[in-house]
This record gives sequence, structure tokens and C-alpha cells, in this order.
Amino acid sequence: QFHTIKYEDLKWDESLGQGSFTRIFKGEKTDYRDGEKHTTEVLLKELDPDHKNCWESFFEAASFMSQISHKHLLHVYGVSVHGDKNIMVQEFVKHGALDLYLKREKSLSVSWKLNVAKQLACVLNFLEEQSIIHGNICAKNLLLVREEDPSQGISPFIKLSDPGINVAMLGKDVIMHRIPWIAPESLAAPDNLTHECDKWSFGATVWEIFNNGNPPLQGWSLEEVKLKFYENKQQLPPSQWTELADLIGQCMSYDLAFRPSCRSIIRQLNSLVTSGNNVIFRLAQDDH
Ligand SMILES: Nc1cnc(-c2cc(N)nc3[nH]ccc23)cn1
Repeated sequence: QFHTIKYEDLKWDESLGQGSFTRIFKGEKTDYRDGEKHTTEVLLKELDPDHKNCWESFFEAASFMSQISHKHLLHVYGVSVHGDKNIMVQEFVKHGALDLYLKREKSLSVSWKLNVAKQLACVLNFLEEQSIIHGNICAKNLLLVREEDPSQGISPFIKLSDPGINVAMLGKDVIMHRIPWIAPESLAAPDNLTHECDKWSFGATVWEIFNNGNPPLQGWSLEEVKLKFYENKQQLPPSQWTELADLIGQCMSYDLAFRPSCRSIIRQLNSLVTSGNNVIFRLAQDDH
């Protein structure tokens, strides 16, 4: 399914943190093509040795990413196995994960946020057309390839990262930490993910993008309280921008049938762009 990379062709640099049962490092891979030596900056994602049993799911995530290609999907160069080390070799994305970027950058414009949400909707639509379910859409799994530069008319560019270990393989506690990104129906059946699950997660991710990276249900630390969120069919605090709140609410419908198609999501995002401008105009008018 994918390219295997020789361990000796990899070089580890600094640690960049960890994911579910994984550790990530900046690194380099060396290729020898037409007699020349090429080194490429990469992201090395190592599966924890004590979760070796998840290696199929770990590589399944990698193979899902390398069997299709899309401009907004992270490129996976391949995998390397060395002793009890299972390593996924990914493209290195300069500005890292969006959840941290949103927390750091406090003055991102509405058009920046809409632009990023539209890119996510496009790759979601592509995955649905390819009948591929991601299963872990969230701001932490969105990577910022390019920052915006308004002076040059350059807009932000994101890529969706791999879903990581399949949620069905994760323990109950890890699944709880995915509330409210994980669709309520997936809590009961994590091994039965659907495209509708990705739409629910899309709604929670758009909520994150418009809430400056404040995680939803922040401070709801106790797991049973988070479960109450689903039991009471609660919604995330709605945005003041009603059209945006409506879209997020549709995506985060407890009834799968009410979740919009990707086409509808894209259409609604496009109309938010125009209504967004009007909202600003309306607010400006109210000020006078
Ligand atoms: N495929 C990927 C995934 N994450 C990065 C990344 C980049 C960065 N500047 N800081 C980071 N801190 C944590 C991860 C990360 C890069 N590429």
C-alpha cells in the first residue's frame, strides 16, 4: 500500500509533542535519486512501543492517506519499521497544528476563518466522494502550510492530517477526551464510523476556528459531565452570527439525517462570505 523507508535513511531532530499512543519529531529523510543525495524535512510519527498492538490501525491511517492525494490532504512519504519502532514519515508542515495557531494568533479575521473552514469543507467533500471516512476531524489535525499575508493578497493554506489510531482501538478515556468532536452515535459504536460522523466533527472544528482556539466545553473536565452534554442533547454555545450558528447546529445535529451534505455545507459557507460582509456593514450601520 505504501512506500517503506529504510530506518538508516531517517534522522531524528527535536521532539514536537505527542498524539494518541504516538510521539512526533521533526526529522529528515535521505533519498538517493539519479546518483544524487536529497534530504527532505519530514515529520516522524512514532507509535509508542507499548501500543504495538495498534500498529495495523496506525499503518491503516497512513495507507488511507497515501492511497489518495489532494491538495488539502497531508502527504505521507511512507513508513519505516525498525525493531519495535513503527514510524510514519509525513510531510513537514511549517506552521504546525491549527489548534495551537488559533490560540496564539488572537486577531485572525472573519474572512481568514471562513477561508480555512471552506478548505476543510472541500477536503471533506473529496473524502466523501472517495467514500473515505476520516474519523478524527478537529483543529489539532489541521496543519497550516502557509500563513496569510494580506499585503501580498496571500490567503492561509491548510492540510488535513492523518486520523491517527482508529478511535475503536482507543480506550474509553481517550474517546471521552474527543467529546464534543466525536459524533454522539460514535460513542456507542466507535467501530461504525460514517460520513455523518465527519460532518459532526466538522461542525465542532468550525466552532473551534470561530472561538479563537478555545476548546469547546473548556473546564468541563469531569468525563461524566461531558457525557451529560450528549445525554441532554446539548449544543455548543451558539455564535452571535446566526447564519454561522445555524450551519454549526445543522452539522452537530443529533439526528444524522439532519446533517447537511458536503455540497450544502460549501454552499452555506459561500453565502456566509457574502452575509459576513453584510453583517460587518450592518454592525457598522448600527454604530452610527
Ligand atoms: N505533519 C506535521 C505535523 N506537525 C508539524 C509541526 C510543525 C511545527 N512547526 N510545530 C509543531 N509542533 C507540533 C507539531 C508541529 C509539522 N508537520
